Amino acid sequence: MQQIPLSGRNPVFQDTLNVKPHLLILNKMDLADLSNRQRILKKLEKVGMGNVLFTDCLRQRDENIKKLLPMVLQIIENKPRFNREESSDYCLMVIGVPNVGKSSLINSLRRTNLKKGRASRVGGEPGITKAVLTKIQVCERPMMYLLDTPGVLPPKIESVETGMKLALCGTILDHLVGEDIMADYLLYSLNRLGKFSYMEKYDLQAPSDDIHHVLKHIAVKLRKTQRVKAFTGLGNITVTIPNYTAAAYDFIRAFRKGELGQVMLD
Ligand SMILES: Nc1nc2c(ncn2[C@@H]2O[C@H](COP(=O)(O)OP(=O)(O)OP(=O)(O)O)[C@@H](O)[C@H]2O)c(=O)[nH]1
Repeated sequence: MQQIPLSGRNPVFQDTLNVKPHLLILNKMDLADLSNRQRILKKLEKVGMGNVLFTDCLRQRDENIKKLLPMVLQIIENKPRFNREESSDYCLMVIGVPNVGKSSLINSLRRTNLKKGRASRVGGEPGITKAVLTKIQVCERPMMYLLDTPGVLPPKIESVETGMKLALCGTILDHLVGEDIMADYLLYSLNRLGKFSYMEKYDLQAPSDDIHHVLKHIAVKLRKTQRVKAFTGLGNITVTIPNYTAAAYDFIRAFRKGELGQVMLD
């Protein structure tokens, strides 16, 4: 995934599948700040990832999607085909962490190469694809098929920070991490990177590193408030307070939609 090209990789895939020719696709490039693309490419090359392609599956005519199958063919042809020399068709597999756009990629390839419609289910939450599906055709000459697979996270997440980045990019269900903690990490990251579009979006006068202040502002602006009972010595009264969870939810969604600017978390 583009915003986390390093943290978003599951290294177990590379270790176990290294014998097979493979290509690293960094999807959602529309959401990423690619001004330092060379730094990322160099880091990936150091860990053996020389074949990298940036894609945007939401764009109708993404030039890089068109390059994908010729690139795959070239990579395959440069490696011996082991026991499959006699077969002329190709079966590829799309693997990656949840919610990176694996199913979207398959649909984009079909749209671009075969002018055919969706074949794999897409959704905004991790865990949409639940089993390895049947082969989906993505090219006619040569005959190429793709297998969509459920997203898989590494068995052990390297650090809390990597975990927060994975959560922000929607690879883990939000409630398992907690929207309030994720919002706090998002604000910290935006400030660290000097990405202050959140001020304009939520009418803040100045950048802030106080998540409560920012969430209160978001809640009031979006009218996300809730009435709760307060017990006082003089009887019960009802007060209106900001709905911090709803505000955090909106803040995280805005980031995922690219409304807070293009960001590179790694
Ligand atoms: N901005 C942006 N969003 C994308 C892109 N590709 C996919 N998405 C969105 O990302 C979400 C997840 O896409 P899927 O194709 O379901 O992802 P997946 O990797 O198959 O997900 P799992 O089945 O959960 O592993 C959907 O809301 C897509 O619309 C992209 O290039 N840019």
